[in-house]
Amino acid sequence: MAMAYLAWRLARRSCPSSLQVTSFPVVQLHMNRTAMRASQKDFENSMNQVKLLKKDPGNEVKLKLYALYKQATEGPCNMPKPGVFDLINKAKWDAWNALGSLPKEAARQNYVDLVSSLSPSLESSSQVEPGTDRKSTGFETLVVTSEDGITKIMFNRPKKKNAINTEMYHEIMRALKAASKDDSIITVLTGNGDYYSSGNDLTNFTDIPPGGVEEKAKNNAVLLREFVGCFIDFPKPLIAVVNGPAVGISVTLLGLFDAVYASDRMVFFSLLPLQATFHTPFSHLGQSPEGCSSYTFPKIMSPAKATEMLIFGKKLTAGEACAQGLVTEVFPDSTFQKEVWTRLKAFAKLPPNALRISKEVIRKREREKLHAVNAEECNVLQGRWLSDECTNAVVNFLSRKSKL
Ligand SMILES: CCCCCC/C=C/C(=O)SCCNC(=O)CCNC(=O)[C@H](O)C(C)(C)COP(=O)(O)OP(=O)(O)OC[C@H]1O[C@@H](n2cnc3c(N)ncnc32)[C@H](O)[C@@H]1OP(=O)(O)O
Repeated sequence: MAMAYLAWRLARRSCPSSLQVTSFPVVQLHMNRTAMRASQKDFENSMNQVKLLKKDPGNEVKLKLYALYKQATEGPCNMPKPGVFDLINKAKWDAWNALGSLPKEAARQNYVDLVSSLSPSLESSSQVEPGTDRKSTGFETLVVTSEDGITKIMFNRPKKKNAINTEMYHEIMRALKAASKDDSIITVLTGNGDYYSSGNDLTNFTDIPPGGVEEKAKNNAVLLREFVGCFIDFPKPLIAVVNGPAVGISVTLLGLFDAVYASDRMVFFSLLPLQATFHTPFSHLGQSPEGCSSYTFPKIMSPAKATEMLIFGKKLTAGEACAQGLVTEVFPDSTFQKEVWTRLKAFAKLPPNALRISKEVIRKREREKLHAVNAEECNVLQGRWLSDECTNAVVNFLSRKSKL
């Protein structure tokens, strides 16, 4: 256990001390279970659930998860033992090796049992601030609440990494239009689960209307233009609370927000941290920039840095995105929700007319330009969506041949 703790400290040595875990919940493994029925699908579901863990389960549990995963997928440990100074790999090797000749099926079942015993902390909506808020119904893909002068629009497809499908585009527009007219002072967008959003849902390209792919591309371009237009014209302060990795259109739109607060959240899976990132892999997908980013990003960053992101698909961490001006401020994940919502509540107490008027003064001289950029980007994209490069990229993702 001491070794695991050391490994943990080392793995996190570049993190602020406020991120470090202080409690290690004890979890009972059901090693003696006789009915071993976990299917491959159960196992995969459990692996996905692990990624949604809100609370860090502690080193001991993570090492068990790692060991069971390896045993279930590769069988008994036959790797050479890492050197004594290779603390992390040695802790992992020890945990795996300790399972001896446990059969793969039993390891799979124990993995599933262990994950299900962690279920209280799997409630990813625990990110939602407590309180008696007003909840809008009638949304399938969002949770929209209004409290303390803040309307919060939360992407709510955590199992799909909050990918934005056609329904969600429409619902976000509807929620923004309602928020622009309700009695709230500011509006916040955030994500439920481990991702802020993985961007456009790539299955949006699959349901082809009678007019064929040309009609589909045209419909998507019309939808995208209207969608981005809602952000350009949104009259109240609009703030993004970026709870995890963001991809594609969920990143580009940030250039149209008034403030962007990001968590330095690490998503842990088998002890490997996946850091919150900002990624616009348009060239990889055979596509081109949208969300007015071809105009806002070079202004926010510099033309060269914008090129790295938008053309070459360079992924930025929250800290890097902050240094480039895309993110306003980064918070340690352990205090992110508390600090950000305290700040937002204070913003929402400012005189509402002053907020709106100041936003309008800033946006006014850019609005026409932004709409023109939006129209041009959508036109270009309409052509890209019909290209082989784009088709191949989408087919590869959907047939599980590639991920970002
Ligand atoms: C009206 C049209 C307007 C178009 C506007 C133009 C917009 C452009 C963009 O936004 S470009 C960016 C598009 N996004 C991507 O290319 C991301 C694709 N996703 C991934 O690469 C990975 O899923 C990941 C890196 C985000 C996460 O990987 P991992 O942690 O391994 O999780 P899974 O891949 O297992 O994902 C879980 C589950 O979610 C589904 N999913 C995730 N992202 C998307 C997506 N963007 N589109 C469709 N589906 C997505 C994934 O398939 C899994 O589903 P499953 O459990 O297998 O059913």
